Amino acid sequence: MSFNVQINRLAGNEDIELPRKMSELASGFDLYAAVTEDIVFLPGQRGLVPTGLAIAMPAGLEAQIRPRSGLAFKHGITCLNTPGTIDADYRGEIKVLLINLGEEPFTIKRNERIAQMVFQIVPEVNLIPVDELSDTERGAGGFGHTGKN
Ligand SMILES: O=c1ccn([C@H]2C[C@H](O)[C@@H](COP(=O)(O)OP(=O)(O)OP(=O)(O)O)O2)c(=O)[nH]1
Ligand SMILES: [Mg+2]
Repeated sequence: MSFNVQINRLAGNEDIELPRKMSELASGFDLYAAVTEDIVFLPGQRGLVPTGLAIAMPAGLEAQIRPRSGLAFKHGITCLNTPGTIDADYRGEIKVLLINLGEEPFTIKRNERIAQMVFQIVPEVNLIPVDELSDTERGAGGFGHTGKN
């Protein structure tokens, strides 16, 4: 399946790399930081990092903003609201909500890769209010109900 998604570099961000797949079959397009100066995330600190980009995708798609595992593993940098949700009707700047869960300050420079954007199909769902639901074997069991192993 293939979709066209329009992408717009916002004014002042002509130098920002367009989101890029780093290997042929990668799921995510890496996103680049559009900070105007270096920003430092102290341990425990969170903040919105601009990407300098806005997109328009067809109805029925969403984009998810996900962490990069390398940043998470090496530095404890992750997306606080992962996966971030970009709605198909959102036309504002895509921003990445990062948090430093590591022990060291982490500096982000302009045009560094900070996260990745994965497109997903969102089915159209109609919620039907009812008084009773169908029975299942699981019923209301959850949260470890089936045991550890
Ligand atoms: O990581 C993110 C998450 C969201 N957004 C933008 C696009 C999205 O369409 C909009 C709203 O996001 P969400 O629905 O997650 O936030 P909300 O707190 O429910 O805000 P709203 O009331 O605007 O929907 O904010 C981002 O740029 N980055
Ligand atoms: Mg919302």
